Amino acid sequence: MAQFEEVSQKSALHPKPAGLVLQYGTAGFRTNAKNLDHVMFRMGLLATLRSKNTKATIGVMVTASHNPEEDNGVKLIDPMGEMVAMVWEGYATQLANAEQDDLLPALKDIIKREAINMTQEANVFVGRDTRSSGACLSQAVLDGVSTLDGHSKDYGLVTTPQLHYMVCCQNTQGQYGEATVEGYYRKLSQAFIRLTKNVPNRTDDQKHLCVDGANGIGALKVREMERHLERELQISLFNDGSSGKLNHQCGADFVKVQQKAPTGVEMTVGERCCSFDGDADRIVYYYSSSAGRFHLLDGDKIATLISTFLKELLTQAGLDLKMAVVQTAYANGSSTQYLENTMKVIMKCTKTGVKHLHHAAQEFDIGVYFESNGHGTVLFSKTAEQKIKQLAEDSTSSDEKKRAALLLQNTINVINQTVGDSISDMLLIEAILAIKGMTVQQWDAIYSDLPNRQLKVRVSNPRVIDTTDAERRAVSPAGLQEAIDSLVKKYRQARSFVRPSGTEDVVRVYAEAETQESADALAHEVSLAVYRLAGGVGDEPKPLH
Ligand SMILES: CC(=O)N[C@H]1[C@@H](OP(=O)(O)O)O[C@H](CO)[C@@H](O)[C@@H]1O
Ligand SMILES: [Mg+2]
Repeated sequence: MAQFEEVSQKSALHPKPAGLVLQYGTAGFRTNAKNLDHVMFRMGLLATLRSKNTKATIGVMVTASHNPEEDNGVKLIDPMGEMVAMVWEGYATQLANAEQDDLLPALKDIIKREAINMTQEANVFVGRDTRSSGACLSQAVLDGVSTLDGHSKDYGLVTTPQLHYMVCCQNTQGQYGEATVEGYYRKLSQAFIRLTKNVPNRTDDQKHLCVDGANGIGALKVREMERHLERELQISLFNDGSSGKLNHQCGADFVKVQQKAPTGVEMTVGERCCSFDGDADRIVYYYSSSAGRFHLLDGDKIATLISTFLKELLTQAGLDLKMAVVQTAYANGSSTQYLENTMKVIMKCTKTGVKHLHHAAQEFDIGVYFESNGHGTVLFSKTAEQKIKQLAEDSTSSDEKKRAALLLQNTINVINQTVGDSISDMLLIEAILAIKGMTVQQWDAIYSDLPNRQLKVRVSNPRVIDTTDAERRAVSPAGLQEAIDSLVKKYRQARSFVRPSGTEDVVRVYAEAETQESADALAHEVSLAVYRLAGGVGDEPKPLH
């Protein structure tokens, strides 16, 4: 077929460095931008196949999120705006790693396995973050799409969640919203204004927020959105990309991992601040106290704020909807304890990686999911949305019920349900704080985090560690879990687990305990156990103090 001849010819223009092997990991492909041209071309081919296969528009986002500027990467987006199905992650890896001469057979293999009708029309949406390599790399994606006669729309510079949103809007014939960046701003900001404008006595302080844009796409987009917010939210934007380097000493990942304020943000004592990551799908909040102490409000605190707010509204509305909070093993033990025991919320724990949380959240009427690092959103089932709508429109319901239903409706509209979204999460959090008349300090005081520590251990093959129970227990290598169990017993309120990272060639160690000293000591001791039992390389892990 002519299409296949095209593939042979065009792929020669996007040659694969021989021997290079990459894996479609937790967050798609990610590596130094120099090694990605062939991957992008091939993901253009694959997205086209996926589009033919689903008879829907597919998204391709060129980004490496919180990684350094020199890196880049690519993620595929499925029809409803969710991460691409697992089997297709496997196809992506196959296609990316096929040597030049094996590309066509690899492509034909996928076509055969999925019984793809090659005459079916295909549509692909492409977007990219602000990395300098992005323009060229997204052009390679577009080349791939046109090689298989797919149609494409290049959204240019957008945040990752904006592209997810566009894909979902397109495939729901506009039911979810209009598939344009302006449409996105309008939907979210109108909902935000409806939520906040009737809140009495909101002071300028309450309307003001410092945003660290990580010198990335989120900064550009928040600035574009600002004029839609009618000064209901007044943003001081830092790290807007005009001088600083992307993600360098700033952004949500830096703040969460380092547990300190980013550079480039002028914070005054007690002021509410937040950081986005490099592709604006994560957010964390923070402030500094008068004693100079840094206070982080991470994904767990965000999930707590949102789920508490929703639960109150459901009670006021008298709606019997099943709500759950989905976390991973990295969630601070205090958050799980508080939500489960004090708030009586249904709690779920899944493996690391948003696709796992997203799927678990879909099983409830309302599923709030957040990774500790600040990636998360809220999902509402069709039933939940319908019941809320009915109540809001019911002329016989009480004022209190109606008010709650209207708040719930606008809450649904401010949320980007396709994926975690810094901008949408920020608007939701700001609206909740406004409605509840809550300061960031009061939010922080809902529960106190248990001191914790995360470490990395290098071993020759991290995959020798196999886990179960949502990664909370190790089943191999032999003796490791027993070693962890006996170390944990030495400390109060302690918990620890280990797992191979899905994005780095390391084993991650997590420990929490009553004091920071205990958490640090436990993390170190567990690291030593991993080093000794799982084939550590290099020097033995050293104590932290
Ligand atoms: C402990 C941690 O923060 N892990 C991160 C990290 O995964 P690892 O598999 O732990 O490398 O990157 C993922 C993708 O961005 C993110 O979903 C996840 O939360
Ligand atoms: Mg990200």
